[in-house]
Amino acid sequence: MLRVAVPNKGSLSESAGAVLAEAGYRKRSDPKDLTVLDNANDVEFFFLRPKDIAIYVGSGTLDLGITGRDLALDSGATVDEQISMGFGSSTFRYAAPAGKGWTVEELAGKRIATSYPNLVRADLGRRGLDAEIIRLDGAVEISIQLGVADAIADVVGSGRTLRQHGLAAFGDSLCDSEAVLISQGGAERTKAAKQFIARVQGVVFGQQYVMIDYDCPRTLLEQASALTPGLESPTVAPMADPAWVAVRAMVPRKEHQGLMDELSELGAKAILATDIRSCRF
Ligand SMILES: Nc1ncnc2c1ncn2[C@@H]1O[C@H](COP(=O)(O)OP(=O)(O)OP(=O)(O)O)[C@@H](O)[C@H]1O
Ligand SMILES: O=P(O)(O)OC[C@H]1O[C@H](OP(=O)(O)OP(=O)(O)O)[C@H](O)[C@@H]1O
Ligand SMILES: [Mg+2]
Repeated sequence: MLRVAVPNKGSLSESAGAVLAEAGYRKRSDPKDLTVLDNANDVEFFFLRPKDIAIYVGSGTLDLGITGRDLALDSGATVDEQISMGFGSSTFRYAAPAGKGWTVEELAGKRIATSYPNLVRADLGRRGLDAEIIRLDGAVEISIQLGVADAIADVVGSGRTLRQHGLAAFGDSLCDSEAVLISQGGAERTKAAKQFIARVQGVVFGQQYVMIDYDCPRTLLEQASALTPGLESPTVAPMADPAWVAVRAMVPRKEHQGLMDELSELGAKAILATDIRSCRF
């Protein structure tokens, strides 16, 4: 039976659960459950703290896991990323009271509060800087005003928490993160793992695209196809009226409204966009 780790709470938990449910796996009936046995799919799910997941997967105790790239990096576990899951996007930044124009070099000899001590230590090491790391479990942004740190290193999503506490990020991102499906580093993928990865990939990929259908005058087919090339090439089917063809192609979700405008301007009719719930390639 395949053993898979899923975040039990925090920012990644809900989206991870939604992707797995869409991929056909059994849902948790109670948010406090720590395991779910999905006999129909021969998978056992373990609901763990996202911070611990890379440790279990890296040691081979569990076969696969969903966690954040930043957390996996900080854990020091050796894991391979199988899929970028398209949610939980964040950067990991140094920050300090706004208005002073800090540089990373000025962190030397200072106190830096963080929940990701290994990620910060590695970055300081690469830069040849020595600083005191204050390890906190969360709510790191408050630590400067409470007097325990001079600067912080933390996850930035929208940037709202930094602004609320009068802080400004400085220096490059230490890690551009998102939710990832990981396996043990260098481990051979079993048939069961490959199937699980394909199902999850199918849902994640489906979410990033929409299917566009439209009716197109034959004379405009070349121009229309250039707008909607699809993955291989668009599907073109004859219509009862020989002057027209029906065209179908996958397009990136982010671009689909603009493409629909362009197709309409070109002369296409009955332009439809539909969600793709899952796919295989
Ligand atoms: N505001 C955010 N926007 C985007 N991603 C975020 C945000 N906060 C956290 N993350 C990402 O979510 C992952 C796990 O963080 P999360 O905060 O859920 O864990 P945690 O701090 O251990 O749990 P909790 O906050 O419940 O104590 C990390 O990969 C992080 O980059
Ligand atoms: O840039 P923003 O969109 O404001 O998000 C960033 C905040 O979100 C996370 O905190 P979380 O809610 O996980 O609380 P925690 O600090 O207790 O982990 C992260 O640690 C930041 O504090
Ligand atoms: Mg958190």
